[in-house]
Amino acid sequence: MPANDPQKPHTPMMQQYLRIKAEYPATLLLYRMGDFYELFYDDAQRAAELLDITLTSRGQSAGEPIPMAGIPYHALDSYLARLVRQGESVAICEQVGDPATSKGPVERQVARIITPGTVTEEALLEARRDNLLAALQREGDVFGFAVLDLCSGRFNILEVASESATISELARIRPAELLVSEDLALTLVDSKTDAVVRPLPPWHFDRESAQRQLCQQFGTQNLAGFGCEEMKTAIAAAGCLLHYVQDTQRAHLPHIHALQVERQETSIILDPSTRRNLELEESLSGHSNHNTLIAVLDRTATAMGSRLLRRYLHRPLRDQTLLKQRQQALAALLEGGLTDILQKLLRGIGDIERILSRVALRSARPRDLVQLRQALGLLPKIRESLLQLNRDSILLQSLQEDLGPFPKLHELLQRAICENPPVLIRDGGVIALGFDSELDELRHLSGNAGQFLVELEQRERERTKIPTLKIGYNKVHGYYLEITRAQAHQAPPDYIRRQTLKGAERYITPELKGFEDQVLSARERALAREKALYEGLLEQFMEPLPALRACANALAELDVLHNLAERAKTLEYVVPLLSDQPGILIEEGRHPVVEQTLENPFVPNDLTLQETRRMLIITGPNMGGKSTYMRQTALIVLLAHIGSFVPARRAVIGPIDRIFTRIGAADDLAGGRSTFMVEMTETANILHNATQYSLVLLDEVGRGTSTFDGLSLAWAVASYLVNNARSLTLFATHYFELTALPEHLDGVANLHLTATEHKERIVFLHAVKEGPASQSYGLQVAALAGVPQEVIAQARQRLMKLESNAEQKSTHGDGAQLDLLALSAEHPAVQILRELDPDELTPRQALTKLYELKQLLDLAGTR
Ligand SMILES: Nc1ncnc2c1ncn2[C@@H]1O[C@H](COP(=O)(O)OP(=O)(O)OP(=O)(O)O)[C@@H](O)[C@H]1O
Repeated sequence: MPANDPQKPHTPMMQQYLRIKAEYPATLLLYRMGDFYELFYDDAQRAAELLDITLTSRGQSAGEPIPMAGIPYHALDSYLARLVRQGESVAICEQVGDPATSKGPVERQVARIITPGTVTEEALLEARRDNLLAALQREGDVFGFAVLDLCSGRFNILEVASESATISELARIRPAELLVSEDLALTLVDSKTDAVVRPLPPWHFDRESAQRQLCQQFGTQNLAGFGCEEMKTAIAAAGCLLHYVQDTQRAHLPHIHALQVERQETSIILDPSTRRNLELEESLSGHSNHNTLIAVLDRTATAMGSRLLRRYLHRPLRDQTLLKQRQQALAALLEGGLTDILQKLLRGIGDIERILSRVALRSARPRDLVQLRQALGLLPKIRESLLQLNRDSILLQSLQEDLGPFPKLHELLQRAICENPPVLIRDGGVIALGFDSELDELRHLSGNAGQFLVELEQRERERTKIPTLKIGYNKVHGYYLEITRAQAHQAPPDYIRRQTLKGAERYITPELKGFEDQVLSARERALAREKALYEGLLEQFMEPLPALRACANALAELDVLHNLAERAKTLEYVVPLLSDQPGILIEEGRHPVVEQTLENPFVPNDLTLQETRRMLIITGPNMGGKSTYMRQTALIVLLAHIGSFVPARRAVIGPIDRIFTRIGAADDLAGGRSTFMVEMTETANILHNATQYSLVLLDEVGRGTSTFDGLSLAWAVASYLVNNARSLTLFATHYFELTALPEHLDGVANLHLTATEHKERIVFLHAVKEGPASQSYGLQVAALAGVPQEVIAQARQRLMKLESNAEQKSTHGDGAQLDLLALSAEHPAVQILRELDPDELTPRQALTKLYELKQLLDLAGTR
């Protein structure tokens, strides 16, 4: 902050700056100074760091130099993009007064505030990703979300009943900016989101004013029509969010005209680790989208279609009626032969969803309107190609009905906007010739100036007999007649001297002055007229805006359906049968992503999960394909629940409420949790929430701790899932002991991934077979990975020794199936008994010990 020497007051300009800045303490203030936006003091330092621009100083104020950094006004967009991408909010302060008539500094005002969650400018947005602003409020056990996509007007609310559900939703929504009440535990959100978190005073979440403000925005008496009256917490969040947007946009928001209620139970819930593990949009190896489901699936023609597809993937639906409608639409598109025509037409549509929002916010640029014009022109053709398709698809029919067309608006844009307008309306040249006679006249006046000047120059040369006389123009003196000094004495008396240069004199005449006034004012008036016409044009889109938005939504949906149909055909997917009986049956299922990356053919595999076969214990060598098999099951289920076809020969899929995964081990160093802690937290979440409709994928549970602990835990977790949760579970493990589970529990079966040895090298067959694996091939895989031969040889010797020990023990043992002790020391229960001195125990201690021993046995599942 500026040092403030009371002896030396700030300059008037700095007083103005500081007054405005005080209203935006947490926002970078870009202060317009002529052709530059300047930042001062701390803002200057921050911007210099973030943008890598020079930090200098601008004079002094209050006896101290003023640190300053500046950016040229015409490069604003690119600097803004960089600032917003780095999570900054920026207030743009423009000159609103007239410098010519101002006493003291020109009046300035903040014209708009750009924050990461409220950006709508094309240049600042990622085309294929939603940019969302969310607000989160907690009241007791209820967490209320409000989520706004300002670039489309979509405004959703949602309530969930636990912290873990809140974290799941945050991972799904992935807001760019999150508003929370200052008193809401920030620990909950801070580490769980990449969003810029903005704590606000609690009164921003006041329920009553929220209700009032929302009704005012939507023009309704109450919120009953949106079916959300009971969602008090989410409404409080929505009110806060709306207020924030109004404050930052400083414009009407006519495209925000309704609230949509989302209910968690209508979708398949994916917790954050599942979203990560299934590599929907980002691969586990980094932030790229290589080898992700979206990379395989997204061939959409429009960015809005691509965004919708991502929303589908992140929120698979449970409503089978809707899913079947999508399947029907895909079938109709496939039946129609999937001509390229529709794809090409859709490609011409562009991102009209975002364009319409900019129209609503009146910030649409001329080229937005050109794109809109093109899109409107394509609508009749798109409708026509839909009409030729199978009429059985209810969905395609209803989409078709939303596609306008809008002939009047199309015609209006054709008449109003010229063929290739400039980027900005600022310098004119946007409105087409013939649209407005007044504009045409003004343009004619300024446009013909050149000709007039040529003629005047000619005339004056003849009159004065000075052949070198010429007409020129500069900003300060306007138009002038120039004569060399040597001939200046020949200037006629009506020439009025304006400027004396080294070798020449410059004059004006009443005629030239009159012309100048007319031309300059015509130019200014033409520009003003053009701006007014442009605004009037935008205004004409306000009334049909809801219908246009419905049209944009329909086009996005059509794009997604067409894309899914094309993918189904190209990638040979089949329509899954959605059943109301719990269970999953897949014949010749494939992993949609892995099959694309392989050079060799992918080996398809079957799967049956049902009430009598709820858990499959999957064994097999490392690299055998266990994870692939498990993930492909989840991905097939997920694809089926966005309405897509699936990579299989046949699939029957019953109702699914959640997909859980506990795959791979990753330290959560930022969250301060070890690998094992992460693993157990995720496992606990599964055990608490899995139901008979949940699909659970467990990979190597218990690996992060000692063999006994890990094995005991894995056994107990499996028992719990089979007996209590009764969920559909795939359990991959290297604990061979777990293959004994089917003999202890109903509903469990063994599967294994096959491999064979050829010339001492392992060959993976990747085929799934019933029963446990016979061998683990750990050493062969290690050899394959390049572990030195001598280490492998030593390991082989050690293994033989261990195996022969184990064999001896089991022949001497009682024949129990699960020999926990096979590979090393004795059972911990025996160890405890050995160390126990019964004479030392009170009866009470003895009883406690007995319980402890029993528990140990139960945990391991032994008799
Ligand atoms: N069905 C299949 N057809 C062809 N190749 C496959 C198949 N399944 C897996 N693979 C190949 O095998 C590789 C290893 O698969 P995966 O990671 O599933 O093995 P894994 O058994 O889970 O290994 P680990 O136990 O080490 O985690 C995959 O990257 C893929 O290249």
